[in-house]
Amino acid sequence: MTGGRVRLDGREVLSGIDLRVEDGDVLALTGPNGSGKSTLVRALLGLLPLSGGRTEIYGATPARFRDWARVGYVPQRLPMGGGVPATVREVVASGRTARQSRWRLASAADRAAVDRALDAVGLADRARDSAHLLSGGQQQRVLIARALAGEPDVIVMDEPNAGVDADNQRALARTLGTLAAEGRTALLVLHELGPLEPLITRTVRLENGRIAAETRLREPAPSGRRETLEQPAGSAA
Ligand SMILES: Nc1ncnc2c1ncn2[C@@H]1O[C@H](COP(=O)(O)OP(=O)(O)OP(=O)(O)O)[C@@H](O)[C@H]1O
Repeated sequence: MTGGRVRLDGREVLSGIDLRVEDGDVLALTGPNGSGKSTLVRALLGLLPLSGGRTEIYGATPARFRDWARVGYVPQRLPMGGGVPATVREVVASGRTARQSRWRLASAADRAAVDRALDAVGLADRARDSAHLLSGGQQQRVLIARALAGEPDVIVMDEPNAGVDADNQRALARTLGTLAAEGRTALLVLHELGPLEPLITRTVRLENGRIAAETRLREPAPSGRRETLEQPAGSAA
C-alpha cells in the first residue's frame, strides 16, 4: 500500500499508510483499540475501498487480482452461523474451493489438506460436530483451519488469539512456525505477541490511523519455496 487513505462515515480512519509486506514476512500489526488495524487489513485485501493512495496484491489491484487461492483470510468475527448448519469438517473443506476446479469431487489431496488443517488447530476430534454449536474460541479455530486448508501463500489473521486459551495459542504458534519455515507469509493483527513472538519478523504499530513505528525483529526464514511463488501463472508443467 502506498499513501493509503480510508474514510468511513466521513471520518478519516487511515491516512498516509505506506506498507509493503515482503514474501516470508510474519508481520504483526499492533496498536491501541480503534487505531485502524482491522480497517487496514480489510483495505489491503480490497474489502474496503481506498479514498486515496494505491494498494496491490502480488502486483494487481484488489479489483483485478484473481488468484485468491494464494490468500487466506481469517476475519475477526464470525460470518458463520445462521443458514444451514454445517459440520466443522464442511466449513474447513470450504477453504479448498478456490483450489478445486469446478464440478470436481474432493480429491485425496483435498481431504489430506483438510485433515492437516483440522489437526493443526486441534479440532480433528470435533470434525463431525455442528460448527455453530462450538464455543466462540473453537469457532475461531475452525475459521483458522478453513484458511489453512486452502494452503495459501499468505495468511491474514485478525486477532487470531482473541478468546483462545493458552494451549491453543501455542498450537497456533506451532502451525505458524511450520508455515513460516516453508517461506509463507503472514499478516497478523495482534494485541500482544505472546507465544507468537519468536516467529514475528516485523512489527508495525498503528496509532490514530497512521504508522507510528516499525521494527524489524528478524529476517524471514530462508526458503527455496519463494522462488516458485514468483513463477508466472501457467508456467508450471
Ligand atoms: N463502519 C465504520 N464506520 C465508521 N467508523 C468506523 C467503521 N468501522 C470502524 N470505524 C472506526 O474506525 C476506527 C478504526 O477501527 P478499527 O476496527 O480498524 O480499529 P482496530 O485498531 O482494529 O481496533 P480493535 O483493536 O478494537 O479491533 C475506529 O475509531 C472505529 O470506530
